[in-house]
Amino acid sequence: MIRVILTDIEGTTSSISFVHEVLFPYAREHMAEFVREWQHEDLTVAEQLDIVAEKSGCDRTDIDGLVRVLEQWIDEDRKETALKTLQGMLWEQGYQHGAFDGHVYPDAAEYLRFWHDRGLRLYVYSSGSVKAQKLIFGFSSEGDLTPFFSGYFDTNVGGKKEAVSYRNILDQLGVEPQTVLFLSDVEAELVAAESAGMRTCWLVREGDLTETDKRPVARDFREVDDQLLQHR
Ligand SMILES: CSCCC(=O)C(=O)COP(=O)(O)O
Ligand SMILES: [Mg+2]
Repeated sequence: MIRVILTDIEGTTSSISFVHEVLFPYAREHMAEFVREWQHEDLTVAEQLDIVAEKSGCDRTDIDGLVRVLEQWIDEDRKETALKTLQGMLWEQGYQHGAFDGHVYPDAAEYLRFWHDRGLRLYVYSSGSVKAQKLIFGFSSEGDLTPFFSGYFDTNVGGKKEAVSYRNILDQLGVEPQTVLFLSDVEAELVAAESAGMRTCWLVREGDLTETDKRPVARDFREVDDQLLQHR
C-alpha cells in the first residue's frame, strides 16, 4: 500500500518553463551583485564559493572568475549543490520582492491537498535546494502549500539519477520501499528510484504521452490518483 508520496518539482509539480525562463535567468542576472555583496558577510555564501573554486579549479580570490563559473553552470543546467544553495538564497529575494510567484500546476496543488487530507505523507525531492523548494511551494501561484509537506530532500542526499540517493531517503523516512510512490518527469530518475524498490509514476505534462509497460504514465496528478491511489 502506498503511504508516502515523494515528488520532483520541475516538470512534475511545476512547469519546466518557469524554472528555465524565470528562475534561472533571475539567478544569472543577480549572481554577480549577490556574491559581491555577501561573500564576506554570509558564511554560507563564502563556503559555497570555496566549493565552486575547488570544483572548477578557479582561484578562490578571483571573484569575477567564480561568478563566470556559476553563470556557466546555470547555462548548462548543472545540478551542483553549491550553485543550488546560492540560487535558493537569490530566489528568496525575488519571491520576497514580488518579482515572481512559484509556479505550481493547479492539479498538483489540488491533489497535494487531497492526498495530505487523506493521510498520505508528502515529501519533495528536487535538485533545487531545500530552501528553494520551500520558497516555490510557500510563495506559489496556488497559495502556501508548505503545510502539506512532511519534509524536503535535495542533492545533499545524492544525485537524482543515482539509486543510492533513494536508499538514503528511505533510510531517513524509515519506511518500506514499496510504500513510497515517486513522481517525476525524468525517466532516469524513475529508474533509479525503482532500483531502490520504490514505486513510480512518470509525469508527461507536455507532448505525446506514450504508454509503456515499465511503469504507470500520467499527464497530471488526477491521473496519478486514478491509476495508483484511488483504491488504496
Ligand atoms: C526548487 S525550484 C528550482 C528547481 C531547480 O533548481 C532545478 O534544477 C530543477 O530540479 P528538479 O530536480 O526539480 O527537476
Ligand atoms: Mg523534473
